[in-house]
Amino acid sequence: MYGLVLGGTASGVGKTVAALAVSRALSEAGHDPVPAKAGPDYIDPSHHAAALGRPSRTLDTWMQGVEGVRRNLHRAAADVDRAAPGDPATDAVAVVEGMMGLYDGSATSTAATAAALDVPVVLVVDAGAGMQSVGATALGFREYAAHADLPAHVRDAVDDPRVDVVGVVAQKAHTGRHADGIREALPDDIAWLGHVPPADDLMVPDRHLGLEMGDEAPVPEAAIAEAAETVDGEAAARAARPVAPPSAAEGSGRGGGVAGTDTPGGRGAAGGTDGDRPTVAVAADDAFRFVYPATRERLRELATVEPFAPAAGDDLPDCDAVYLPGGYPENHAAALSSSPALSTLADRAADGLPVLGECGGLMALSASLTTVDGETHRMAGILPGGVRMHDRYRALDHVELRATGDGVTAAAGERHRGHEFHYSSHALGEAGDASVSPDADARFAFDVERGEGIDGDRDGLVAHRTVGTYAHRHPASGAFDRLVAAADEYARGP
Ligand SMILES: NC(=O)CC[C@H](N)C(=O)O
Repeated sequence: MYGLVLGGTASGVGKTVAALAVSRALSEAGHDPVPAKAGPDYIDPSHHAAALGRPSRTLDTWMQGVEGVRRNLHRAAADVDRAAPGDPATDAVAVVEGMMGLYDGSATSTAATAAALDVPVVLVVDAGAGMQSVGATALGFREYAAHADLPAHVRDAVDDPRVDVVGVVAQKAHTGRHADGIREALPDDIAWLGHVPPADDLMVPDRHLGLEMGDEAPVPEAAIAEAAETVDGEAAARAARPVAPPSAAEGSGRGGGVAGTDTPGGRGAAGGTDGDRPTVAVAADDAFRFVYPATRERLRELATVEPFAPAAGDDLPDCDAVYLPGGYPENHAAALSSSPALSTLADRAADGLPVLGECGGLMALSASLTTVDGETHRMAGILPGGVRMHDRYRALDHVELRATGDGVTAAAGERHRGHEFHYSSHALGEAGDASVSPDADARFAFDVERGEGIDGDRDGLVAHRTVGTYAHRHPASGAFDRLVAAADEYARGP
């Protein structure tokens, strides 16, 4: 597989739209684009998936390691038809959208992702108010590579880590004199991949936490096609380089069992025939949306996955464990409050059903949710405490947790990595929570080594076999293997 990274000069320069336009231009030129996103984000990949009709891989070197991101991306080879793997004319081309500006980030960065994959960077520049200076910007970003401090986990794992800025996409440049002027002023060795003219249809609406999701507010098909008309798919294919293979060298990925996933070695959590596999119910609706493709894959490898839509009124299906991902429960608080799924879940949880809720999922498992307009809604009430929405971020960063041994998704002493991003806060003794006073001794599954967690020091409230974290853990942590192992144990009974 070939690949390139689209790195921004900053956040908000239009990388998502550039990624869609470059991918479309590659398709038009007869290539097979594979979408991916650097960093821990769930939202931008949902736009890639909506536009390209295939999952967009989340590549975070800090959460997955260099080997993990390589494996994850190479696994995507199974999603595409390739006429001749290894031939630059016909092989798939990964288009990896960066996060923030190219060099920004403390745990990892877009530059680190490019170095980990050994692919070049195409700079996305907001050219709305510039011309020759776009070339100067690209040159500056290229020169800075020599000064960039790549994270140690990348430097240690990559032989010759390099960040190569090889080309430019000019965002918000008008067709004609403006775009031509930018192209003519570029230094010879910075390739012109084209420009995206400003267009209202390309403005994806946003709300707290980022853009609206790709399946709620997809970029209109016609707008993507139009944006791609001024992007050169052949130039993009020429800029791409082969993606560094995972050292476990098992090629196209699927069918290799655990070695083919982007997760660590499995523990045979739920071996045996299909009939033996436990069932994991996964909430999937407008309230619960934040799931990595790698998590879906891992769960499907180990268990039977049963999706359900609590905010749409579904009851909890028959299952041996439940996963409530993050999302926007605050936008569906009334529906969730009267959802049969939450009351069934409360009964089953008390009976020992293993349940994992992450962020939005934690909110739904708590006693109450108070929205920004001050309305309090009852939630499942499995975990103590209530959640309150605010009008700005309460946490936004990578997290590292050390397991206390309580809760079913980690063994004592294990370190799990993930990220957190939310506007809500959780407090014991919040509205509707009669059971626990602020100083009651609640149980926690994790001490927080990096990040905020639930109270700054701890994450993962525990009751029965239910765990609720603010952290979203990547499956590379092993969290989902553990959840399935707990499901297996539950299915077998006492
Ligand atoms: N990451 C999430 O699941 C976010 C949950 C919720 N929307 C909040 O902002 O707090």
